[in-house]
Amino acid sequence: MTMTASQLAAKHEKTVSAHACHINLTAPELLQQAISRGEGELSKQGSLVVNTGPRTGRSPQDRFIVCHPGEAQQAIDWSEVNRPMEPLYFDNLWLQAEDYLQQLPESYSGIWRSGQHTQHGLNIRITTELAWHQLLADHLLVRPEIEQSNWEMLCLPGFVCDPMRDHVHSDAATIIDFSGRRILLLGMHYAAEIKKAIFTVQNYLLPMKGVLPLHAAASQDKDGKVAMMLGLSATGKTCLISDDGRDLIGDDEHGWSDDGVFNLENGCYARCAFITEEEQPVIFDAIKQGAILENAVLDHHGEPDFTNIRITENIRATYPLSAIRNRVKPPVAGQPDVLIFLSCDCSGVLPPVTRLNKAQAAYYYLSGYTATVGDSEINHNNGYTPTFSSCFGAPFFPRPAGIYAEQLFNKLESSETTVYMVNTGWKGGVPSASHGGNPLGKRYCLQQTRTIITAILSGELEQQGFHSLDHIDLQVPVAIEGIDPLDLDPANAWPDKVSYLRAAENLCQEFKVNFSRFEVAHQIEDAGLNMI
Ligand SMILES: Nc1ncnc2c1ncn2[C@@H]1O[C@H](COP(=O)(O)OP(=O)(O)OP(=O)(O)O)[C@@H](O)[C@H]1O
Ligand SMILES: O=C([O-])CC(=O)C(=O)O
Ligand SMILES: [Mn+2]
Repeated sequence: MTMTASQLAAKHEKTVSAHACHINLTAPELLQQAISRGEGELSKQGSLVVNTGPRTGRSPQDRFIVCHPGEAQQAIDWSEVNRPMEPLYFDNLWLQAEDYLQQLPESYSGIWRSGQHTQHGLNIRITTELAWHQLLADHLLVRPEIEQSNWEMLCLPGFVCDPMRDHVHSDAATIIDFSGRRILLLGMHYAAEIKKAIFTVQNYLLPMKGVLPLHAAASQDKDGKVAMMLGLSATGKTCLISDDGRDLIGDDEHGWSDDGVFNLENGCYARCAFITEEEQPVIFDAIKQGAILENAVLDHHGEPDFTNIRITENIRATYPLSAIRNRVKPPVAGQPDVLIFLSCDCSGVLPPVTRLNKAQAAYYYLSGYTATVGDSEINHNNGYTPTFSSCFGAPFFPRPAGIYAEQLFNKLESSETTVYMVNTGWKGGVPSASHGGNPLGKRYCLQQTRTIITAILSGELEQQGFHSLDHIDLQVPVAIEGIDPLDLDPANAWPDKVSYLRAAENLCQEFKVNFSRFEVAHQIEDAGLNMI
């Protein structure tokens, strides 16, 4: 049986003598510790299977940013996902957390680096209650040559917050103090909280160094051409970038500097519900000895059963980049040639692929239209909820979205980068009858999306050329080999054009309402989604 942090703490309560902090253990040592402490169990292939308790996705509503009076006030886009916390409350919690840590029999600590760029890295000391969280840091981050850090993270999943006492919203909280350079994770087992908290810090710091951080995957072809895919959770970054014909740079977080693209991490964090070797061989092969499997269920042979979503559909595998055969070493590359925005459209309105000019790119990036899918955030059901998540990652971008969009626009202005938007969501209607009485549609199948991506990356699309649709002002390719030309116009997939046009009008209206909160140049506003 695998145990959560509080069960482990209860087990050790009577035996506490002195606290031992294990520093800089190797990955095999951490794996061994996790097993011997009962934090998880080994699958037949030697992956560590752990259970994250009731939180099997991120908890954006429990995320706070310390608000120092007078400081950084305008720098933060205070919102539902960037909630202010008073410094006094944070200091109190930090002290309590340190006390809690000292009461534990053991903890794990190491210095890790986010950012595979010589000048834009961030060194952070991460101290964890659980050995597997430290192992996760080992998979996802770099061991720096110089063991110095000016950031600190305490990750204590067994600590139970008291909303009255601690001025938080529940029994758990993620709190980031940009000025004090500290991150506190309390009551959180689900590991994306660790990686996304560090990403948030980089997203705060990098724009001030002229580096645009992107919630994106990246890869390079054999000629050195670089592609990036931007998208909110579960829109397809990890599975579409994992392609044996290209060299992987990274699957989730990158910086775009004047020198080019660099990974902020050193490993991948892949969804694996329903994954098969035939459909996703690269990810499947990477889940081997030492990988961490969150909330997977083992069958009676000890093999992970990825069809078993008894715990959650958000089953995750964490593995280092070194588990991937074809990759760029180190994960750094030149300027991106192509950006692909992945939008999981559950209105069935957007074409499978469209080419965006620079102003449109800024518009769609700011809008971040897609769906919240599955349960990568708690309190979401397993369904699909349309959402506008600016920068394709609103919960991780603490500054006002315009800061990032302006940088993107400037980078596009001064580069040859081409931008496309690919719909990895629905065609011909909506995912379920509950979506406003529209007909039921079908999700674009992975194979079809892969064919489109391949055509973009090979340059086929540019050669074929584009034409305008006659209903919404987007440009679609004239032809793509392997795709029925009728499929390139989304209206054709609907039972009748009238219901398509009604859905399209609704979507245009939703874009307008959402966009009214941004103040941008007319050129960008005018590039929005409109009926013709
Ligand atoms: N047409 C499609 N394109 C992409 N993914 C699809 C498609 N149809 C179904 N899927 C499924 O959607 C999921 C996409 O998940 P993936 O892990 O690639 O997303 P992600 O963008 O990397 O998310 P996260 O940021 O949470 O890691 C996969 O489970 C994939 O099988
Ligand atoms: O945060 C998560 O749960 C996983 C992830 O990578 C994302 O959502 O973008
Ligand atoms: Mn991913």
